[in-house]
Amino acid sequence: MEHTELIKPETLQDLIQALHEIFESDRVNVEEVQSIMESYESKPHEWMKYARFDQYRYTRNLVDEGNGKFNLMILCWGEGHGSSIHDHTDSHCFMKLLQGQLKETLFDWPDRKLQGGMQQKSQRVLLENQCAYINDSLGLHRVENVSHTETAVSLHLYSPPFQTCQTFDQRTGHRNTVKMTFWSKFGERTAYAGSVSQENN
Ligand SMILES: N[C@@H](CS(=O)O)C(=O)O
Ligand SMILES: [Fe+2]
Repeated sequence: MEHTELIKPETLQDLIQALHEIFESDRVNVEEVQSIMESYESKPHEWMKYARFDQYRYTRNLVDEGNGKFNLMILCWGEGHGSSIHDHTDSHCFMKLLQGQLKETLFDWPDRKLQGGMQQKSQRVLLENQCAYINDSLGLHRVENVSHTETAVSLHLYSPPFQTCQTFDQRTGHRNTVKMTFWSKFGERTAYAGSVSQENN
């Protein structure tokens, strides 16, 4: 297998450049992406322009479109903000903590026939600079900033990019397809899109 040299990216720009090089290849080496994302040491001044918070729920802020191969985005989690239980539309999902902590709860896919509740499989707390990975074959997750006093900021890479996902009701296992939107793109607030009823958060 072709192997890109792993050099610690000193800046967010270096990381983005390295990710572009890695994703030129058609095969994604999950460990390589995870370790390069983890090796970048978060420096708030480098990502501050993308970190825009909303009072009510977590925001998704597009940083880079990865030549069509991936979307890189910064998610901003206010105190107590969390996602619903959701899938990742058959994409790879990398999630790196830039600031604060996030709790990730994993779930199995609910059985469509057994209309029961969903049991959590495992739970972990992600700390600053750690990078987690999930895809649909590993299961579903819910992500929460459980802190009442600290915000959290995370950097997510999705490959290939996707615009919808499925959310799940923990009590019934029922699912809904929802559209995912960006609060800002490349540091600029996105134009108001009308309906905000169908979100993941
Ligand atoms: N996958 C979610 C964020 S998270 O809860 O992993 C999203 O892209 O909005
Ligand atoms: Fe997710």
